[in-house]
Amino acid sequence: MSDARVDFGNITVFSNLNAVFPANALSVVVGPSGSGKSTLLSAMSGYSRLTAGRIRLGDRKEYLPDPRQVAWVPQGSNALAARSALANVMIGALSAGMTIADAEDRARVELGRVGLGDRILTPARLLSGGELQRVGFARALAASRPIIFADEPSASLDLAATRRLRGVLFDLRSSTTIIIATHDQELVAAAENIVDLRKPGGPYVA
Ligand SMILES: Nc1ncnc2c1ncn2[C@@H]1O[C@H](COP(=O)(O)OP(=O)(O)OP(=O)(O)O)[C@@H](O)[C@H]1O
Repeated sequence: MSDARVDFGNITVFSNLNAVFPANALSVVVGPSGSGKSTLLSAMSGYSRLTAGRIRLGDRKEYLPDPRQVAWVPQGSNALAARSALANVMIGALSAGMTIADAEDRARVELGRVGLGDRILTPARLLSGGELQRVGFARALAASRPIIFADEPSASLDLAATRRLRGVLFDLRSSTTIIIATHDQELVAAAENIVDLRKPGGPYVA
């Protein structure tokens, strides 16, 4: 692959990145604050662009973002505040073409999976930061996309919720390409591939 780079004006966030993300595996992108983790995920998910170079994903010579293939879990939350956890997660399932009845069933399953089975009808505005983060993850799961990008998905979670998330990732990783930006050693320990943006001398793939 050719070296990937992202510039904002005359500032280079990262360069010389030679990363390959295996298909159907859990990859984590690590590095200090400001090293470009979110920027890399954003470029891979198609929200922004690489300034130069290519990213490899699976066997493809060049990975080109396709929104139909991707579910995105943002840093923080973008839930609809007045709508229930269920309604927010149903958005993911509906985006996959499910009927309303199937989308509701699927949303209930995914909320249970992330430990929110007892918060299904609670409006998002009454949920805690960690609960909202899990709603965002459940919505991505409900969308049934082959690739999930998640930006710091455990940032607001306690240890128990993080371990539950790790279990979900563990279950998913043989059937879904998961790429996570994280500082969390619990999630790093579960990864099959580590892309480290902090190595002296430039990024590398562990
Ligand atoms: N749209 C933009 N325009 C200009 N600079 C930007 C833009 N987006 C990000 N940056 C800068 O790029 C650098 C990398 O930001 P990024 O959010 O990717 O880092 P990060 O590794 O994800 O950090 P954190 O761990 O704090 O979330 C930062 O210095 C940030 O200020």
